[in-house]
Amino acid sequence: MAVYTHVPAEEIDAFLARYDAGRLVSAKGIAEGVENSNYLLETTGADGKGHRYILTLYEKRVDEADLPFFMDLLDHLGARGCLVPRFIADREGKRLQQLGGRPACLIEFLTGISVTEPTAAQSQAAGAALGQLHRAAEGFAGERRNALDIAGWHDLAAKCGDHFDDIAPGLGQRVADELAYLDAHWPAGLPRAVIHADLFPDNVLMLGDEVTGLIDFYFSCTDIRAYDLAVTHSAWVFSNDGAHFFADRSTALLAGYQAAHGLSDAEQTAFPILCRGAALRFLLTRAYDWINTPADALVTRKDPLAYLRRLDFYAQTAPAELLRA
Ligand SMILES: Nc1ncnc2c1ncn2[C@@H]1O[C@H](COP(=O)(O)OP(=O)(O)O)[C@@H](O)[C@H]1O
Ligand SMILES: N[C@@H](CCOP(=O)(O)O)C(=O)O
Repeated sequence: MAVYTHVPAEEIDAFLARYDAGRLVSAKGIAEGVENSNYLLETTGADGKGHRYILTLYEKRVDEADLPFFMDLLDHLGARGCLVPRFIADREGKRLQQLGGRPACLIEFLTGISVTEPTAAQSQAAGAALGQLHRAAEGFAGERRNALDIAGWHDLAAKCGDHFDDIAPGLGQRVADELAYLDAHWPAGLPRAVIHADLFPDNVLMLGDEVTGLIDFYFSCTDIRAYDLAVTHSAWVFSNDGAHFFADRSTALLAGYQAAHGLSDAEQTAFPILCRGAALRFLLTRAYDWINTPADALVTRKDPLAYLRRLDFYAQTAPAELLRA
């Protein structure tokens, strides 16, 4: 469960009094997620008919100064038909608050569930939703540097240092070798855009095979657009432990993206390297969190080795097989 900051119900009720949102009926810490503290709020609603909201307290990697970027991006995407949650303003028009000593926002609740074992049809829908997001993001004026780019991966690796080998013998050397490979081969000149950068199944809400919401834009940034597809691929087309690659999901995800947006020849050529980068990025953040998660945090740490297995797959698989239609 990701709740790093515990806020008493009375404080949440007092916080809600700033909004036209009704009185607090219940507040439950949300089990999913690892980055921020999230509560599902049930309120009486402004009209007395009952309403749900998400309350997010920003922790760890989210810089308060970036919140206006995320708010503007979701306004832009929502206005262009993307199913994304809006930040809710209080009666004075303020969307960013403080609660429990953390920056905090009240956010629109979207219906749907996150699938844990996606089918090919759901993977296709996710690929299409990513393509639609990329189309809708065109024209967005905001920019945000990706703190988790190659330079950021080097920083994380340095911070993990000798602890890598506590996770798995030889992991430190494997990471160093991969960083050297990516330094030498990372593509230049591909189209850059605002990307989601974390479109895992737990950040896509679905009803059956239909996408009902895209959430958790707190890693969104300006980077190579096709890298976003590589991140999404790494998250959707393997078993959770990374031991099994599902070719049917991969084909479907890529087809969904191709239909909704499309990849140029240069992006297709670079795709295997982008996938290696994506796998290393999540290996590194998971390794860092594995080493540094506070003992009292209500959070389930994610396994870094599940991303080492994906990295091995991408490094060993022929590009034609990866991109097979
Ligand atoms: N707008 C929303 N509507 C419905 N559920 C949400 C919404 N935002 C977050 N959630 C729920 O909270 C969980 C954690 O949110 P997320 O933003 O992924 O957290 P974190 O940033 O900590 O990873 C999600 O998996 C989802 O179940
Ligand atoms: N998707 C990342 C962790 C970030 O957590 P999320 O709940 O915001 O997706 C991973 O799986 O390592």
